[in-house]
Amino acid sequence: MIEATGLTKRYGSKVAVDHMTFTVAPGKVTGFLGPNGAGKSTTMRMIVGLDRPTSGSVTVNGRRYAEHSAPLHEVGTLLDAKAVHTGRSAYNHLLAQAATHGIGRKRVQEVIEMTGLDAVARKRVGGFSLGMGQRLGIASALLGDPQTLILDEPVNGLDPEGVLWVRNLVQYLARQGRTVFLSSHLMSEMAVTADHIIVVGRGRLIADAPVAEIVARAAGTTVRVRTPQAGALEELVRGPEVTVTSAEPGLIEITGSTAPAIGEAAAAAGIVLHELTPLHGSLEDAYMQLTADSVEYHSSDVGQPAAPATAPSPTTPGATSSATEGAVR
Ligand SMILES: Nc1ncnc2c1ncn2[C@@H]1O[C@H](COP(=O)(O)OP(=O)(O)OP(=O)(O)O)[C@@H](O)[C@H]1O
Repeated sequence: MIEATGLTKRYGSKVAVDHMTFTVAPGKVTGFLGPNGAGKSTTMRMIVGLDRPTSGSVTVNGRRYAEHSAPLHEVGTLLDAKAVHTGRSAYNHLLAQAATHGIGRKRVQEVIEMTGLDAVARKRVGGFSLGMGQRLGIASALLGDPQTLILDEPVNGLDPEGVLWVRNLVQYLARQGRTVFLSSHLMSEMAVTADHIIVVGRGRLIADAPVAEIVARAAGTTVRVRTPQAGALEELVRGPEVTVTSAEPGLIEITGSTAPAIGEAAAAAGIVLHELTPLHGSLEDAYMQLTADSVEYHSSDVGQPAAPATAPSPTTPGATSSATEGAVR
């Protein structure tokens, strides 16, 4: 369980995380979403004591990270897959970590097998591909068999088989009653992996709800109806709260009503329906709506005329953090 209360981090005048209060509960996969620069990594770093909150607090399994005597058994983290000693083999990297907690070679071998690294475990980490590095980061996170897992972009660089493996793994860990908190920019993947979503923008909490609720809330209620009596049905259902659009003859989309209400009204009026389908939005649609006002780094549309000199260019922020990676700031 992760509990943040009024969690705030300022870097000079920049408020990276702004009074965030949330709970990441056990037994679920909780996705952490937000535009570039929204404060996700900073939040995760504060959870494990790599950044010091300016104010507020965050605990893992009831205590601040630094108060755990054997933190690897409490929290497994993947924050930066590249933060490894490149001259060491994967096996030795894990063995060195294991030694800090009296974890034996057997467990090291187990996590190597779990993460599919057997064939490369004795090779230098410096020669690893991005995906292999991610697998090693996940192996480190699992080493202490922790109750809580925090994974920052775990599927970054993984091939489709690897993405599916991470999905199955995190869902399996959550089903065992563990707390799983992961960030990703891949909405389609998050939609099928997470049970619960926390969305942040410009350091603030925007949404904290089950995935289905977030999608339903944003999608509203639109129902697609195919009928040879479209005009009559439109007359029947139209009202102050109900709008009707038509994409083609005999096909209408009704927003602001429900499929049962439309079906019953049609039946009562003797209107024949050939299709009555509630339309569900995607997590991506919901996310775009939620974060529309929070996107700090806008890209120009492909195919648009050149942007004026004052327009922001597609920018990848965040390069600031690497130099001090690993230090408490
Ligand atoms: N060490 C630092 N010094 C100054 N500003 C920082 C530092 N670390 C992060 N920031 C700023 O804090 C804000 C939040 O950054 P953070 O890396 O937490 O965002 P993020 O949501 O993880 O973004 P991304 O999706 O791009 O990884 C950004 O504006 C970032 O530039």
